Amino acid sequence: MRLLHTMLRVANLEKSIAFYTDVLGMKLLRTSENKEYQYTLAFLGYGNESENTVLELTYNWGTDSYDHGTAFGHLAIEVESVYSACDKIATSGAKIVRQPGPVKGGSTEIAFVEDPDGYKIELITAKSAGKGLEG
Ligand SMILES: C[C@@H](O)C(=O)SC[C@H](NC(=O)CC[C@H](N)C(=O)O)C(=O)NCC(=O)O
Ligand code: NI
Repeated sequence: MRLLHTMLRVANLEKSIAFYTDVLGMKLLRTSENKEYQYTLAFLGYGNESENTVLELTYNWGTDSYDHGTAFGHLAIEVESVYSACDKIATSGAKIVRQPGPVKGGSTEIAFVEDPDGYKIELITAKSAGKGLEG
């Protein structure tokens, strides 16, 4: 078994695709429409689906907002440097909700940004990824 994708429902598919490709460097891998059930899917990631876990964005036609509740945490993406990634993200106008720096109580370098729907994306510096909180 392997983890195939994480699905997020989004309010504006074009805006979300632009964010994940232009700002976070993903590739748009494929899209599909379900006319009968009135939704469109977009799959994005850093490599093909046969070898990478990817993101599935779901747009329900005519649905332009969701109640996200309090349960969803974040997606995490490994970057070369959270500092340079946040510099680039800041110039794109995307929202950085936690400035880059060591995680509280540890040394793993993290930052948090929000996607167009307000889903949180954690950025983790590669060299520190997987070192755990105490790393
Ligand atoms: C392709 C695969 O990864 C899917 O996730 S498609 C599954 C399908 N998705 C939807 O219906 C999305 C729209 C829906 N209104 C929603 O917001 O979740 C699905 O869940 N089908 C249900 C089924 O029983 O087939
Ligand atoms: Ni799915």
